[in-house]
Amino acid sequence: MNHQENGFIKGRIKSLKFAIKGVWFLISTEHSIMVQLAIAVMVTFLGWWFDISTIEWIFQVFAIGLILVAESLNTCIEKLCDFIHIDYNKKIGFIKDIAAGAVTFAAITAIIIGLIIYLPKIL
Ligand SMILES: Nc1ncnc2c1ncn2[C@@H]1O[C@H](COP(=O)(O)OP(=O)(O)OP(=O)(O)O)[C@@H](O)[C@H]1O
Repeated sequence: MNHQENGFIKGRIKSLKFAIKGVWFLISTEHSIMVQLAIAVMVTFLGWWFDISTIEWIFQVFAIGLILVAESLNTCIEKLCDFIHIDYNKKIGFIKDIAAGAVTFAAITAIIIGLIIYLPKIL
């Protein structure tokens, strides 16, 4: 392995460590992420209980991932807004509302997926 390749791998490992630090920060301090993770555990239990198919598992895992990604990015935007402008500001409020709107889109998608999977099994 040459010097350049060695530097590339070290750089990737360092980035991965920062990313894991970010995940730990989110799950240990952010209540919205904790709630979403608790819901993820519950629907995973539901999936096992109702013995859902492989394709249903794929959609369920995708929906959980979508929510967690949207919620994490929303948190990131909120932190950035608070860092830039902690006092009340109409534009900051608007930016935060849009970020929350993105989470709502993800949540609606996840709810529809959940209804498609579980409604026929319950009714
Ligand atoms: N600096 C601000 N200026 C104007 N409006 C704000 C400001 N901060 C928050 N808001 C308004 O309050 C809403 C909630 O913002 P906040 O940052 O408290 O998010 P949150 O969803 O309650 O976050 P969390 O519960 O994850 O801490 C925003 O969507 C926005 O409408």
